[in-house]
Amino acid sequence: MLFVSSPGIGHLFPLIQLAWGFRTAGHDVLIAVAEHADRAAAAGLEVVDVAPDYSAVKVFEQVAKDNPRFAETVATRPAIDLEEWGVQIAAVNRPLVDGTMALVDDYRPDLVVYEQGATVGLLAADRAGVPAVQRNQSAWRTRGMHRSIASFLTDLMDKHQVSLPEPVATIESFPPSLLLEAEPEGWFMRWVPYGGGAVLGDRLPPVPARPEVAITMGTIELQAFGIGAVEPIIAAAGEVDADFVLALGDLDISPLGTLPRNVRAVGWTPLHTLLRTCTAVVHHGGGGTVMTAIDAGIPQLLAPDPRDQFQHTAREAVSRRGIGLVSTSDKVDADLLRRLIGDESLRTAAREVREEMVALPTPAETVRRIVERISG
Ligand SMILES: Cc1cn([C@H]2C[C@H](O)[C@@H](COP(=O)(O)OP(=O)(O)O)O2)c(=O)[nH]c1=O
Repeated sequence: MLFVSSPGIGHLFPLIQLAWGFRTAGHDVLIAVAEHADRAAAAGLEVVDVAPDYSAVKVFEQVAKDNPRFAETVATRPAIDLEEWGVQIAAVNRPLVDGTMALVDDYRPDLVVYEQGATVGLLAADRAGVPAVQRNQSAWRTRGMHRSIASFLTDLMDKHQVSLPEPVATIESFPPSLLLEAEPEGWFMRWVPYGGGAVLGDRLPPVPARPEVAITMGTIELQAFGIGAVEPIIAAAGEVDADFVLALGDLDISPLGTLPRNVRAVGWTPLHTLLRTCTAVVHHGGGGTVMTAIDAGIPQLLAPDPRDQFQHTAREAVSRRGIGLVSTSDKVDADLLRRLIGDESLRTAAREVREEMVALPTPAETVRRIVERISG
């Protein structure tokens, strides 16, 4: 089984439980990714780095430089229709194509599982002549996205003699009520959080004496837009009668200077571990973080950098289902944070969606279903 991910931790992690689902069912599993190969290996899986030296931030910068019209128009609007973003997502996929095709020829998979943004996974399935299964991200609808991306990759598709197949199944990330009026693209699956392993100390972290709120901005937001986006959130936190835990992963937080007394910083921590003792979470809107907050049954405030258009669909879902608040990082103030902590209706709705989500088929059940589909 070949798992193909775009180079992003937020893209890779939603594949890990499925990959282990196949492993524990006795299948061979190989991950194709770039930039974050070590993260996939740390999940106990075998990995091939299909594009050494890849840098997502550099790819985004190059796209903006080469396509000023795109940068000034499409890239300034909410990314609702991903077809429009073909030029950027194709640029993310392009460096992966040669390495992934070579890997397919060496490995000869029976199935390719790819995450929604990795069109290269569809090309891999075509090259191998095997079925493909798509893992969706956030609430995004695929529509003509892969066709749009493929239209920027025709040279590579000719070179490797591949065309664009359709997946035999798609697995949603968000539960039904968070898709609002949108049609599901395939099967629903319970979100089982994965954030890496961690040593928690010599005993379980104590339950905090007063409300603790996590502030986390995913794994690419601040890297792409700059750490400044989190500054207004930290300043607002300093005025609130609660404790805050700043979880920015491996990012160097020294540019933030001294933090308010009620804000403590932690390095990379599996998010579900952190949220277990949190009252609420403030974050950028990434699909994995939305779902991990739902798994914790706590309210969330989605406050991305105002330039980040990719979190629009998650913001719509969270606010319309009533499980959280939405803003942008520059507009977060103490009152908004107090509402996030104190509004019981958000907490009730968050628990309802948690109930809905945990009742969905597990990754293990989903793997069985996939195997049935491709064998039948
Ligand atoms: C920063 C950080 C992220 N994470 C996880 C939470 C999510 O599953 C994932 C981030 O994915 P996601 O929320 O989809 O956002 P993005 O793609 O913008 O990074 O990383 C941790 O487990 N610990 C951390 O310290």
